[in-house]
Amino acid sequence: MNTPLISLSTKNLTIGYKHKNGVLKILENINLSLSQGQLISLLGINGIGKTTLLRTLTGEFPSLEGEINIFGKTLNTYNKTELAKLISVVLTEQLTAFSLSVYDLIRIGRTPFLGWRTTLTVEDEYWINKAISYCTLEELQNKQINQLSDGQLQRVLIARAIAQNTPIIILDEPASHLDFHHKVALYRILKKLANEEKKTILLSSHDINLALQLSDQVIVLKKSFSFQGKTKEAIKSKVFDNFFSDSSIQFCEEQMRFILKE
Ligand SMILES: Nc1ncnc2c1ncn2[C@@H]1O[C@H](COP(=O)(O)OP(=O)(O)OP(=O)(O)O)[C@@H](O)[C@H]1O
Repeated sequence: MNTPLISLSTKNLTIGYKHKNGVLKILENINLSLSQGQLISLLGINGIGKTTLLRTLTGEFPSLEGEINIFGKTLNTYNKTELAKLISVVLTEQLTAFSLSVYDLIRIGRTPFLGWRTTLTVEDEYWINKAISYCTLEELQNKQINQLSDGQLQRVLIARAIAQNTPIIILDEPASHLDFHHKVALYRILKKLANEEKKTILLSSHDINLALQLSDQVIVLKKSFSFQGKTKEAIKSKVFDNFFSDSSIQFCEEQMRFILKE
């Protein structure tokens, strides 16, 4: 069996913020190794550092210490265009003010490949149409994005990332505005994309029960350590015990989910 290619890894990474009056370390010693073909969910309580980590991995925030490697090369050896061909990013706060059609927003995903060209190639169109069909946006493609619901816009932004056709896709809480049906559908789309198109997909999520059922791996961030592994290994290692400070929310191993104990 071929060993899957490592797309993104970190070594003793420290994330946080540099301000005029000092450095604020959020998490230290993060060691991750993300492979091709995997859907990986990043889990952790509010304020633990998920967004900070994702934005550091994409190069938006500088790391405080340690290394980030993309396909074996240090992150900061890539320029912006090179990085945009390797990582697509779907973040939480987004543009609704623009007057742009759904199709045109998805088309923006092709920008790193267009260079000075204004016309689309067959390959550009293939990926735009694939993204539209993956996210079932056929009926919305001519609508203006400022006329979409939050959930619809979230699907369009995911489609833009799919159209970008990068080997790594990073999404910050992509399911936050979606109803349960669309959350499940989104997870299935991302899993199919990861497994069939051999993408590395890392998404942060508060839908832990769903993430445990549908991800190939999970990363669990806690104050003192971070865990990465298959969902069953995470459960076995008791990483979800005392996960929430409220002791009435307990993890049930048999059911692979959190339950309320009154
Ligand atoms: N610009 C900033 N400067 C200093 N501290 C910040 C900054 N942005 C976020 N933080 C702090 O960093 C910590 C981690 O925040 P982050 O947004 O990464 O957490 P999160 O796990 O994504 O949270 P949530 O689940 O609530 O979205 C929090 O304590 C937050 O207050």
